Amino acid sequence: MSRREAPPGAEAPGLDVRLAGRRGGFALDAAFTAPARGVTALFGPSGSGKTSLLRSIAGLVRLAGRVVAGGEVWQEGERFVPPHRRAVGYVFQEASLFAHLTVEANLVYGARRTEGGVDAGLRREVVALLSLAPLLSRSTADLSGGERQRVAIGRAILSRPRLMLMDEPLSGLDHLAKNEILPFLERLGSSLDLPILYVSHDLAEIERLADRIVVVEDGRIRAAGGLNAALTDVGLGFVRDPRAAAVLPARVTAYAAEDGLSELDLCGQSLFVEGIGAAEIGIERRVRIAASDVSLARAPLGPSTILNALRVEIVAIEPGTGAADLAILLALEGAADFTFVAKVTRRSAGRLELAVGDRLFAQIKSVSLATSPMPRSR
Ligand SMILES: Nc1ncnc2c1ncn2[C@@H]1O[C@H](COP(=O)(O)OP(=O)(O)OP(=O)(O)O)[C@@H](O)[C@H]1O
Repeated sequence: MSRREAPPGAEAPGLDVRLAGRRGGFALDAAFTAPARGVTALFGPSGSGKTSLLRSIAGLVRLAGRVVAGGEVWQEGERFVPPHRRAVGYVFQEASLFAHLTVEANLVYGARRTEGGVDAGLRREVVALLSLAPLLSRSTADLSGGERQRVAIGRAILSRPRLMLMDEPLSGLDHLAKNEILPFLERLGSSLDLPILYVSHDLAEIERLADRIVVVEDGRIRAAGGLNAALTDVGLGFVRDPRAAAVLPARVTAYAAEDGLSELDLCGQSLFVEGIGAAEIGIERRVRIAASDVSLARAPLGPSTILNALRVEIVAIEPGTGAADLAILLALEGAADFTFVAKVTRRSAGRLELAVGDRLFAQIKSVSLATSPMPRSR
């Protein structure tokens, strides 16, 4: 398989897709790129073509176009590398493990068939990354749903793919199992040196895992780019969702052991958050700010239990979810790219006579802020 060199000064995308064709009555016409590492979410309504797109990238469905992954041309013009020759780690909704083999044998199954066999160092890393050591000698028959998915993900990584395709890997799991496996998926995004395409219906999952998003609608790409730019793009409509949120990068600058609060630098302003230890000082994390947890004030905080008051400017005022609320799009003072949303009632907005361009204080309770590790594609 041919390797392509990136032009000088430009980092080649980890995945370059341009595919078009029909599946029965359904037309797909999609072009997007994903960076060489990090999680790119494919998001869209049921039936919009996300799975068809993944299957076409893997070569399981043949559409016309071009697919280049990790520098290898898998499809272009007449060239079509068959699916078994594409180094894809594919993780499905349901982990299909071999029932007659142990976890260990399942893990190395795919790797045995690759050139060079099982990479012992990578095997150790995967076992540590996914905390699989206690499971290795177990039969797969009595694993929980979350454990099965961890084994399936480990097996996919051990096959040394150039690309991971994950098709709603959490959708078959209950709430508890989802929460158990999400931290492992967060680590994947920051540990693996390959693009991960992650299909999900669940925006909350995407907010924790992805740093880029491709919005699929009716077989076409509606938008593609950075996660927060999409979440706060008023044209895409996420800001009107009742659970609207923004995800911004912030660096941990201090940790107070006496009360367990960490201080983060959010583009020059301080944010206090719980749940991050001293070990993370100096490290960048992503902070999720839910629109319903943000209130607005004209003046700096007086005596209040709220610790965070960010200086912001109103960028747009949009209709909210219902008749009584508005979505106020805000940018951090001096940082037009650092946008987030406040959901307020029309009554409050009227009382404060809010207007685009106003400079205000956005108040956010520390206990409502959640942070997660930063993927490495930035
Ligand atoms: N083999 C096929 N023949 C004909 N139509 C197909 C075929 N496979 C998929 N489709 C149609 O293509 C459309 C997109 O399906 P696809 O499974 O890719 O959507 P999706 O976005 O992944 O949906 P979901 O989120 O529900 O899994 C659907 O209308 C589906 O019925």
